[in-house]
Amino acid sequence: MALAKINPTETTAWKKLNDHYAEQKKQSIKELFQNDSNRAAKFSIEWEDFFVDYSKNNWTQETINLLLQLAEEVELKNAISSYFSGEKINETENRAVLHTALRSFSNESFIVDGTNITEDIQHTKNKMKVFVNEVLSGARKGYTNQSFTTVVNIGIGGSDLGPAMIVEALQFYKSSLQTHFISNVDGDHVQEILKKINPETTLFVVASKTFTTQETLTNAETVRKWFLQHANQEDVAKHFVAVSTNLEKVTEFGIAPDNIFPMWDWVGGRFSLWSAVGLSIALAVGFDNFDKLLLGATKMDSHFKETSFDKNIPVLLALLSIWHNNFFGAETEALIPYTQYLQKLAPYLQQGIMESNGKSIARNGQPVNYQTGTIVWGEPGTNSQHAFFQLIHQGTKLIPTDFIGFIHPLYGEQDHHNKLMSNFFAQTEALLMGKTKEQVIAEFKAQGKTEEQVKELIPFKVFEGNKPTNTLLIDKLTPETLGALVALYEHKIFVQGVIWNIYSYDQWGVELGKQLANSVLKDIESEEISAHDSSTKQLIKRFKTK
Ligand SMILES: O=P(O)(O)OC[C@H]1O[C@H](O)[C@H](O)[C@@H](O)[C@@H]1O
Repeated sequence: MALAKINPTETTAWKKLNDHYAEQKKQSIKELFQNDSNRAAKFSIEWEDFFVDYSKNNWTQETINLLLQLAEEVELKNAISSYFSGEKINETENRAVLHTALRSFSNESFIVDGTNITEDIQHTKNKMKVFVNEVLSGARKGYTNQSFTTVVNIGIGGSDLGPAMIVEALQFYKSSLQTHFISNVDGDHVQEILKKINPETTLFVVASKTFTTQETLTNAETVRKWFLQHANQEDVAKHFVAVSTNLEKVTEFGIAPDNIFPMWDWVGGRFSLWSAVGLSIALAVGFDNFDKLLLGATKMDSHFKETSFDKNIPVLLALLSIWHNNFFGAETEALIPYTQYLQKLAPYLQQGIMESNGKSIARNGQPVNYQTGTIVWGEPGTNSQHAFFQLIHQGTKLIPTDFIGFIHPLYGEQDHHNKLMSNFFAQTEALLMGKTKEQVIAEFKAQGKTEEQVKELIPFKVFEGNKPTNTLLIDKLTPETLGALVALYEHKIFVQGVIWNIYSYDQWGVELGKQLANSVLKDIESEEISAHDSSTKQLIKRFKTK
């Protein structure tokens, strides 16, 4: 069944939510806590190694009920079945969206266009496993008969961000291989990486779903040329492997058919780390850990599919985000992991969230008359506290923030961890409670400030508080919990796309950029400059002549 085409603002729930918002905004989150001593327990969910506390937000059970009614009116339940059963919910590209099948450990078969993809998935996973084990055990060798020490992933967007984020996050579980990522078509960066590696012991994974992406092909070509300065043509087969749907183009590039790891149209680039695009991950942390990552994700899939919406983590977080975005008018959301390992989580989710839901055309082809896709950004705490937290605390913008932290550190550095996590808890409390005028005065008095000084400084020192946060407190950063965390955000994206009545799985906006860059490249490389606006023409001219 195709996704319903329902304008969310025309539902009964939306209208009620508008009225409810007018009342709800008069209350502060602090007051909600004062009125209900049980609020924290009521508004939190324990699931596996996750504890998700969403109580520090300006919503009540009534809000949640109305949002659940909204989910019902836009037929979220049917949409979830369509998503998991492989219906072509990516309608503008006529494709299924089945990254969840990649991590399914059940015996269920998935059929896409008459093909049993379960067998394809298993076959590719086995191929990855054999390959990874051969590389890690040293059985597979380079052209000078040495074992591999280094992997370089060459890809961009979904063929880079997922693997780069996970490899960084799971460093603690690292195999013996060093990993580098080349994504930007910035030749200087390519050279910086080449300086660090030895062609005799480096394996190159060229990852590109389409194998037509300019950046990846240019980078792969440059790296191959560099490699051939050291080795012979027949050595390429030992050092270059590819992950792609486009077997023809990969073969044209010169990669041996045996070295191709397939992927499929029904996996979106930004959801592809679970496919063979995860080959660099499996090489970096070992195949078993890659499998555990998939296991964590599939557990979250089951939670999402099977749990009633009022206790369903991705559904509730998506509804809350709609509440903030469409009623409170929040434009951005921050993601603050309290671990340096997750420093690439925000850039990774920026693609997932903003490429998916950055759409302004509804599923009926008409422009939407409401806000869609949130802007997401973030950096690990505590660093971010010393950078942009001032604006979250005292700026004019409302920025709902997800705090992600872990109970146990990986190396047992308890002293550090206590300090790290005391900041984690203190920030959400401060954002909620703020600091009242009375507290400020008492503080000043204790410091022996004069009445005059106190008066002048009060407005600057008062914190309004009332800033919404979620806390995701997870037992420990492991491949499994990380897989579940990523899947949680993937499903949040899905739910929001369903409610906003947009297609979340295409990315025509990015395609346009690719075409335009090609036309400018022609102008740069030829004598003539074709028609452009006068500013662009002036800039290209300066670039060519200076
Ligand atoms: O994997 P590729 O085909 O090279 O595509 C890489 C990236 O290209 C574009 O930026 C798309 O918008 C992304 O979704 C995709 O991940």
